[in-house]
Amino acid sequence: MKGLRVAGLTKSFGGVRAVDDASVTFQHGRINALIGPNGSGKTTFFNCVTGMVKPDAGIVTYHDRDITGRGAHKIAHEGIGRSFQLCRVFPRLTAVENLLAAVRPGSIVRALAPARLKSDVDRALELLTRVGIEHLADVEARDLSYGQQKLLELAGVLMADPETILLDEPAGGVNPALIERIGVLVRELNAEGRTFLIVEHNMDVVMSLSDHVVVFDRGRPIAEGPPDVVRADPLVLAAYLGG
Ligand SMILES: Nc1ncnc2c1ncn2[C@@H]1O[C@H](COP(=O)(O)OP(=O)(O)OP(=O)(O)O)[C@@H](O)[C@H]1O
Repeated sequence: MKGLRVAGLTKSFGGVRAVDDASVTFQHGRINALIGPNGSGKTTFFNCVTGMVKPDAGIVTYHDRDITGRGAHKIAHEGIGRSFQLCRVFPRLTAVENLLAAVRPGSIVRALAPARLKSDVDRALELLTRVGIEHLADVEARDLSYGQQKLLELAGVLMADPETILLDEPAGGVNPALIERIGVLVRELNAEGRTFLIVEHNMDVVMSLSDHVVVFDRGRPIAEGPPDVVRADPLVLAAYLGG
C-alpha cells in the first residue's frame, strides 16, 4: 500500500504512555492533519515515525517497507522530511548556509567549504525564492523573525526533496500574513505531488488546509475523516472539552 502506515505504535516515558497502541493510515498524496488536545501524543508520534525516538512496540511502514526504529537519516533517505514544533535552524549561519547545512546533515564544516557544490547553492537560492525570503539569503538566521525562520526551516526540509513532509505546528507563533503564505505553499507543494502530515493547533488552518483529519486523544486516534465530519464528532468534542 502506498504511503505511510502505522500499526500498534506504543511509546512510554516512565509511567506515561505518550503513544498507546496507535494505528493510523494516512492518505498518500493528500494533506493530512493530526490534531488533539495538549499532551495527547502527537509530537511523540511524529518523533517515532521520523526516527527521533524509538517506539517500544508497533510497526511503521512507508510504501510497504518496514522503517520502524530506523535512524532519522535513514528515514529522511526514504523520502520523509520533517519540521519541528520549536523551529530548528542554526542561528549563526546565514539563511543560505542553513540550507547547505540541511543538505549535508552532520557536516556543517563540509557544507560551508569553498568547494561546496554550485548545484547545492543554486538549489538553496531557488528554495529561498520559493518560500519568499531570497532577499534574506545572507542574513544570519538569528536576525530573522520567527515566521521567517519557519519559512527557512521549510526550505531546509525541501532541500532533500522529500515526497512526504511532516510539519509540527507550522502556524504556531506565526503572524496571520505568514500563516497565509505557509498555507499557500503547502497547497502548491501538495499539488506538485507531495504528501503532508501536519500537527496543528490552529483549527482555522486545519479546517481550511486538510483533506483528512486524524484526532488523537490519550495517545491514540479516536476519530478520522474529512474536516467537517471530524469537527462534528461527539467524541472529538468531548476530548477537547476534557471529557
Ligand atoms: N521526553 C519525554 N519525557 C517524558 N515525558 C514525555 C516526553 N515527551 C513527551 N512526554 C509526555 O508524553 C505525553 C505526550 O506528549 P506529546 O508532546 O507527544 O503530546 P502532544 O500531543 O504533541 O502535545 P502538545 O500539543 O502540547 O505539543 C505528555 O504527557 C508528555 O508530558
